[in-house]
Amino acid sequence: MPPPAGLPPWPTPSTTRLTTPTPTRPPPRTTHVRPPPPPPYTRVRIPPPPPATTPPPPRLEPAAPKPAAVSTPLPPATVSATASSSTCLDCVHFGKCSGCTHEVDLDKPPVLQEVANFFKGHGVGDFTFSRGRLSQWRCRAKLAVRGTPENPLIGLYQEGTHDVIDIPECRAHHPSINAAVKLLRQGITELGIQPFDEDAGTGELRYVQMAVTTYNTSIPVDKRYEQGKVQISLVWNSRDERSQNAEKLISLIEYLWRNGGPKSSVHLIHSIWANFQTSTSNIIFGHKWRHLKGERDLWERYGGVDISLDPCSFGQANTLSFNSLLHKLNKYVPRGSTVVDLYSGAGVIGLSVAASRKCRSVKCVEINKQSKMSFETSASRLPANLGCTITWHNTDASVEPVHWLEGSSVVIVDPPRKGLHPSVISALQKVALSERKAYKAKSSLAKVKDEKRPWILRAREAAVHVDSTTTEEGSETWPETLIYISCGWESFKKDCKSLISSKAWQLENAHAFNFFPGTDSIEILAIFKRESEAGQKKKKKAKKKKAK
Ligand SMILES: C[S@@+](CC[C@H](N)C(=O)[O-])C[C@H]1O[C@@H](n2cnc3c(N)ncnc32)[C@H](O)[C@@H]1O
Repeated sequence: MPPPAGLPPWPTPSTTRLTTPTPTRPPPRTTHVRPPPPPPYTRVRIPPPPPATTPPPPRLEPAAPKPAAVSTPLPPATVSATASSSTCLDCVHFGKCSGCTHEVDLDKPPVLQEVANFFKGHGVGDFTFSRGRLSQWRCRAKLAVRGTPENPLIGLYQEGTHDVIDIPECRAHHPSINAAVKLLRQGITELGIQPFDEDAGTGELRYVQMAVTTYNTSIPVDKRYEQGKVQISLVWNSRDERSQNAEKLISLIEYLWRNGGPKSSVHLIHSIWANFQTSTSNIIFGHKWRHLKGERDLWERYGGVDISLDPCSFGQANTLSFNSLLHKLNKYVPRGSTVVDLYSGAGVIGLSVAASRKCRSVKCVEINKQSKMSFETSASRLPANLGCTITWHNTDASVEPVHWLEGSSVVIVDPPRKGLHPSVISALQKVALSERKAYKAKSSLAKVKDEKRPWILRAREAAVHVDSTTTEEGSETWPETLIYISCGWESFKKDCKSLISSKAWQLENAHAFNFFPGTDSIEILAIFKRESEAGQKKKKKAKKKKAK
């Protein structure tokens, strides 16, 4: 598929075709039982502080959220020349830090064999796996800040404990994240900032989120990744910036900006935000955000469009791999489609698909209202005259999901790690079968004016409309294509079986992406076709064979 007019060419993803699944090694350390990573919500919950018998806390950064492979030319590593070719982790923190579970064969996550077998068993002939970049791939990290001002610890929990392990030389982090963490550590010590004490609920700095932008048009493309700049969000233990200890926050921000901002010798910081959180719960972020230094918008290039993500919006950790996935995904959207993007976050996938100029409409549906601003900002940079109506709706996709399926020829789902809500699966099964006639009778689009259901009215009020140049989709249209993006292999298998066994959908294509090298998580892109259509194709093929 050519890129949208006026946009640079799609980068070529590095893809390995797996015809015969390659044997993978088992995880080298079997003594570690890793809890599943939390779902990739903006807020990540950490389990309650732990007597020794309680289960271990999950990673701070969702280990299985959504990133993909390599879409822009693989940039050279800055720390080690062999960083992207070696398949070994070679990290001094391995074993203590809970981030990585595997040290060798990072290009073959252990689950890959099972994944390849699963798709082969379901008749998928073109399964591919994109290995992506194996080190320095993480462009987003949420890290706990503990310890003392003299010896701050900035990192993840040690397996099975609430002890934070310092990870200054993390091999997964983008090098700019490690550099910013180093500077933060110095600032904490020099200014006597008190790291958070979980048991007492005291201290000043609780967490830090680091998000890297690798998109800077003023430097050559091949230098952009390595010269990524960091948006730092400091989670401060106070109600707001007027609280008693706020002066220390301002001092810390000034320190970071002076030593890492645009006027410093090492310009590595893009911007600084503060988040205020006093809750004793495990939720990392509070509701109050303040932008304090640098540019407000953190732009990144995803799937051929400029996307700005606020720190409170969900963002993929593996920028390069996510781009690979978007590149592949776009090929499966037929021309003239009406698309609904469920679990859309800030609408990155929906906007990327809209920019392909193949769609008549794109509806994004997301529960986190804080993603609205990011959607609006990103949408403002879309090329003009796309000929596509794009909307973003703040609502729970699991409540009467058929409302969103109606009028859409393509459904894209990208749920959190636990998979699709049962109500979404049920709606997908029913609209693909004759039962959709029953839905048609209740057609909500046909009764737009008479709509009384409060959740739909609320979603409508909160909606954002972009480029409304086309006519409303007809309620006669029902999904023919289902594009499922998954970061949870176990839940995907379950959902996939439900969809297939109901004879509603046929699995046609599948691709896996190494979003989290060093872990056993994998990102899946699966394409389903409505059974009736797929069945017809098969029959045609069989007829042709007979005729020969
Ligand atoms: C894995 S993220 C995907 C986000 C987006 N597709 C992206 O790649 O940036 C899952 C998203 O689903 C949203 N979500 C979770 N439960 C939801 C629900 N019941 N209805 C709508 N969105 C939901 C989360 O807030 C999150 O933004």
